[in-house]
Amino acid sequence: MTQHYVRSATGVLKQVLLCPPTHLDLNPINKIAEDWLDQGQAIDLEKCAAEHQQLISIYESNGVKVELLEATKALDSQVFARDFGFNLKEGYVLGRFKEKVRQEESQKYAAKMRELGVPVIATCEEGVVEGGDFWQLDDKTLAIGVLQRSDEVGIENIRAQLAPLGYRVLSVESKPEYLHLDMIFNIIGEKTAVTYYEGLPTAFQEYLDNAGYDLIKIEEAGVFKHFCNLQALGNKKVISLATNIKVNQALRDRGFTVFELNSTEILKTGGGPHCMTFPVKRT
Ligand SMILES: NC(=[NH2+])NCCC[C@H](N)C(=O)O
Repeated sequence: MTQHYVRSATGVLKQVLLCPPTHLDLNPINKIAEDWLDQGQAIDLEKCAAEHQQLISIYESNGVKVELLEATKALDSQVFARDFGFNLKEGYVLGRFKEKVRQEESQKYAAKMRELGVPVIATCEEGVVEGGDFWQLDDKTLAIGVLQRSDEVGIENIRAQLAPLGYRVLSVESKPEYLHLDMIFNIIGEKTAVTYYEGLPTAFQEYLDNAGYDLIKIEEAGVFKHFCNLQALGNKKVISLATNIKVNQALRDRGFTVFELNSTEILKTGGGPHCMTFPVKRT
């Protein structure tokens, strides 16, 4: 039987790769972290560790196997496991980080993926592509955001490598200050997404409307509070921030079970639960 890794954005999540926030630090490489640094903030690593532990507990209590990458000292954004690439049913795509401070993460995560036995099916060799920009829209349609971290050269490079497998890759352009596509758009269930709709380009808005998506819309200020940065567990279960009150209610109204993560400290560095999670297996 052929082994399948991640078949869709919304199937049942079975296994994830995370990295503890042991060496997390504020680094002015995104707007959120810059704003906190401007206010003279520092990071409380004990709080970060507790928040990450809660994330692990939510996964484990939902039957999701958690794999941990050991944190490397010089890598202050490594907790955001999402960003080194993305996983498909055939294996994973190794992206290419834009920021120099994150580039060494690639080899650490690639080594862990080898250990987990997940094959690499494409590697970004020119331009840049980060996993936070990636979404699988359907069996053969993928989207990659062009905001601050991925560019058209990188997307074209990946597009050419995935075409033989039958995938088409859409580019979704938005403002660099939103950082990654997963900060303004997040698929949380079958044809259901949370989004800052006005931040999406018209062509992608039309794509979602024509495909019949039920969209839970947030305001622009919510982007920087990680209100779009949820993590779907499958079966109408989702991890969201405890502070994401309106979205959580909208989800419950639609029959979703919401697991609330009490995170505020890790968020200061610019990422939420979706950014912290690399799906290894999803049915
Ligand atoms: N998928 C995401 N949105 N990741 C957020 C990454 C945040 C990280 N500090 C960076 O700027 O690179």
